Amino acid sequence: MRTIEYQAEIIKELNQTVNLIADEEADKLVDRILRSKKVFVAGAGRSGLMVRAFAMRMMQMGIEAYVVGETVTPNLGKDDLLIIGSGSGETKSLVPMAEKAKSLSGSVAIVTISPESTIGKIADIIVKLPGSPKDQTDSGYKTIQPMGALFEQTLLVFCDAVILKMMDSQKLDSNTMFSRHANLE
Ligand SMILES: O=P(O)(O)OC[C@H]1O[C@](O)(CO)[C@@H](O)[C@@H]1O
Repeated sequence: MRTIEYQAEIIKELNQTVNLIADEEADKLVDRILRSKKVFVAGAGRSGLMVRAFAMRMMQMGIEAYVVGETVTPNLGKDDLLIIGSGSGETKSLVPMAEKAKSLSGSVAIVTISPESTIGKIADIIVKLPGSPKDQTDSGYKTIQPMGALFEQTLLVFCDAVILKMMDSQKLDSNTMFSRHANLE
């Protein structure tokens, strides 16, 4: 297959995910983000890269958003939200993080393929995305892509959709957000 045919196949796979995401779950996440004082994101590997991109856009909206583990990331408190992006919901470094956020009376949201996972059971808000986890052995979901790639792409597109929804409700546009874009780069 040619490279662009693979690209077309990826877009087809992504297109099929759209109708498999529950709008009510997305709305709960939007509502909780907008009611939170601080919003933290966490994820491992490529899943982590996607939620980092989400944190950047939230910051540009004026939301106090942080990436867990960064040098200047502050403490999580009771009015705060931790959003975890994890296909499996079982990634070892993320489970104690979710437990700690709960023990500090914060809220936990997970965007995942596996609501019944360990982190899914801890979370207050679950958004289930379709896709195949990084270990595809027992996955019923068909994708030509390796490991969690389809989930990771869906996560990025879903997060961008959440941003658009929040921009709409906060009456923000690209120009107002651009004023918060990094200018020391
Ligand atoms: O999304 P999960 O299940 O937490 O897994 C994250 C891991 O999967 C990968 O994204 C690979 O598919 C890795 O980069 C990372 O280590």
